This record gives sequence, structure tokens and C-alpha cells, in this order.
Amino acid sequence: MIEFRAVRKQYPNGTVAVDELSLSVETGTITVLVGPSGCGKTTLMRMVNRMIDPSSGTVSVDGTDVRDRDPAQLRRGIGYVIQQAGLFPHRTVIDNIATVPLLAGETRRAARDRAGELLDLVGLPADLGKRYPAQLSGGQQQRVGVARALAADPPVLLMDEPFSAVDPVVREGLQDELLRLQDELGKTVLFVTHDIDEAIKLGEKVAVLRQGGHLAQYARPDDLLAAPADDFVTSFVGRDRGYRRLSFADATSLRPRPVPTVRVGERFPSSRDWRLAVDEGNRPRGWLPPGTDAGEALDEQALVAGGSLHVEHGNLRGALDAALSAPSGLGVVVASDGGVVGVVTADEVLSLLDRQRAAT
Ligand SMILES: Nc1ncnc2c1ncn2[C@@H]1O[C@H](COP(=O)(O)OP(=O)(O)OP(=O)(O)O)[C@@H](O)[C@H]1O
Repeated sequence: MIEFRAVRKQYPNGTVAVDELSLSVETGTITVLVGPSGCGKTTLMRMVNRMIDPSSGTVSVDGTDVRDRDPAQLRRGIGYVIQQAGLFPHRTVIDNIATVPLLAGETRRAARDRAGELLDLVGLPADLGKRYPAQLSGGQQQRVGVARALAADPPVLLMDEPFSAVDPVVREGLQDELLRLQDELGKTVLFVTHDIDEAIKLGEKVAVLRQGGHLAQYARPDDLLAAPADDFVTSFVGRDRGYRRLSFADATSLRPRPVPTVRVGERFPSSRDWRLAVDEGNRPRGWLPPGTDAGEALDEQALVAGGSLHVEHGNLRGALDAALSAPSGLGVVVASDGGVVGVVTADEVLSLLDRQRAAT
């Protein structure tokens, strides 16, 4: 567990970056520090590995005050990932990752083998290992940064805006990858971001900080959306929080119903209902509008593009979005292999939500 107790940091120029802040980060969870620029997130995080010492108060890791630890030894147990990955430009990817195991006294061979395993763990192909950082995309560099931080198998990982320099699509992929890794590794992760959506997606708990290094609220993301502590948190959490909160509502008891389907490339009768077009693997291809004249073989040209797909047993946000974005008003539910399970309407999703609310 990482524990901040009445921590205060005043820089020599008088700036109070963190003010009497207390917070516990549970072992094996991702905790996110979020807040506007300059609210003290980085200062707070750097106190954990003693890059910054508090002016007063204590920071402890697993019960020991970090000031009683030798900084070099302390940092061996704490991985650190920063924006732009911070890789050594003149070392290959493999050598970048192998740096820490080498420093820890492993043989060159063992360190490189470990680096190879880590490349695989963060989802990069082995042949990228020979390249230099400048020969990788931003997202790949960031993965290497994560691999390097994991190289010494530290129980604690500090991540300071690690994904903010990449485009939104790559960023989403990196976030998913981090959640997958965390399922496997169960590290104690402290993650800094100024993006509330990233915080809500990644954090088991989220600490919202405001100017002057004050803790505005420390809560589970669902509770942050449901009950922001004050006006600052409400405005920081932003719009659509009721809708976004649906991400935390369980959709396992949603019962999709059957939908008439037509197969692309096969003959089809006319009908007054919307029909879902599927391919040979029963995967959705689009919707056939009511009243389309019966034809010889269904051509994809006749289809209207479908809405988003809801993967079975996901959350109610995905289910509602599938229904709202479908031209037929019928949200398509698919299994994990992409095959159609059935459809749900927005009404059905909202009724389930009402039943869940009544049951709590
Ligand atoms: N070495 C320093 N000397 C003086 N003031 C500093 C120093 N480092 C940070 N500060 C100030 O302390 C405050 C908190 O800075 P910090 O970097 O911790 O914030 P942050 O929330 O991480 O910001 P950002 O999101 O912009 O990275 C800011 O007002 C900053 O200007």
C-alpha cells in the first residue's frame, strides 16, 4: 500500500504544490490522480520514489516511510513511465528494456532474454527489438516505456501522463493494453492524467485534485459520476455523467431477442420489417430497410450501415448506444466471436436500468 499522510510540498519560490493531502493507494489496484494543469499531480507522484521529498507529512510504501529507504534501492522496486516514453535514443529497443536488469546485476544474456519476454508481454513483435526508438511509432515507444518499467518486476508502477502524446485511437489501445496487463500482473499502479475519461476508464479509484494540491474527492469512478463532492468536481467530471455512468451498469441480465436475418449473397423475400444482414459467419453487415424489393441475391449495396455493436455481457452504455445508433432502433448484440446473438431496444435497456435501481 502507498500512503500519503498530511503531505505538504512548498517549493523554494513559495509555491504550495501539495497541501496537507492524505490518501491511501491499495496494493494491486490502479489509482488515478487527475486534475487541471498545475494542481500538484506530478509533485505528489514523485514523492513516492523520492524524486521529490515532502516539506512535511509522510509518504510510506508497505508501511515504511520512504525517507528511511535508500533512494536507489527504493526505485528498484518502483517502475516509472513518463510521457514520450523517455527512452535512450542511442540504444536499441532491447537494450533500453534490458537496462534495469543489467544494473541489477543480471548477465547480458539473461537481461536480453527478459527484455524479449517483456516485448511480447506488451504486445510488440520481437523484430522491433533491434530498432532504435526513433524508428518506432509514438504508441510503440510508449509500450517499450512500459516494458522497461516492468523489467525489474517492481511491485509498484508510477505512470505520469504516459499516453498523452499519442493520438486518441492509439491511446485507447494503450489503455486497453494496460488494463489487460494489470489483470495479469496485479501491480500497485499510481497513474497521473489530466483527462477525466482516462481516469474513469483506468482507475479502480480516482483522486480528483484541485489547484493548490488539495484533494477534492477520492472515490470509485462510478461514485464520482453519481455523486460529485462539490461544484469543482461536478464541472471537472463534465457533461453526460448520467450517460457515462452506464459504463458501470451490468448488462448480464439483458435478454436480447431474436431478429430476422438475411444472408449477404442469398435470395431474400420482401418484408415490412427491418432485417439484419449477416455474412456466412453470422456476423452483422448492415440493415435491410423495410419494403426493400425481394431480389435474387442480397447485395451489400442495398444495406444501410449498422450502428455500434454491443458485445454480450458488457455494460449498459454499450447496449444503449447500440440501440440509439442503429437505423432500425434495434441494438445488435454480438458474442465474443462477433456472431449475432440478438437485438435490444433502448426501452429494454432503460427498463433494466430502472429494475436495477429499484433493487438497490
Ligand atoms: N521545481 C519547482 N519549483 C517551483 N514550483 C514548481 C516546481 N515544480 C512544480 N512547481 C509548481 O507546483 C505546482 C504543481 O506542479 P505539478 O507539476 O506537480 O502539477 P501537475 O498537476 O502535475 O501539472 P501538469 O498537469 O501541468 O503536469 C505548479 O504550480 C508548478 O508551477
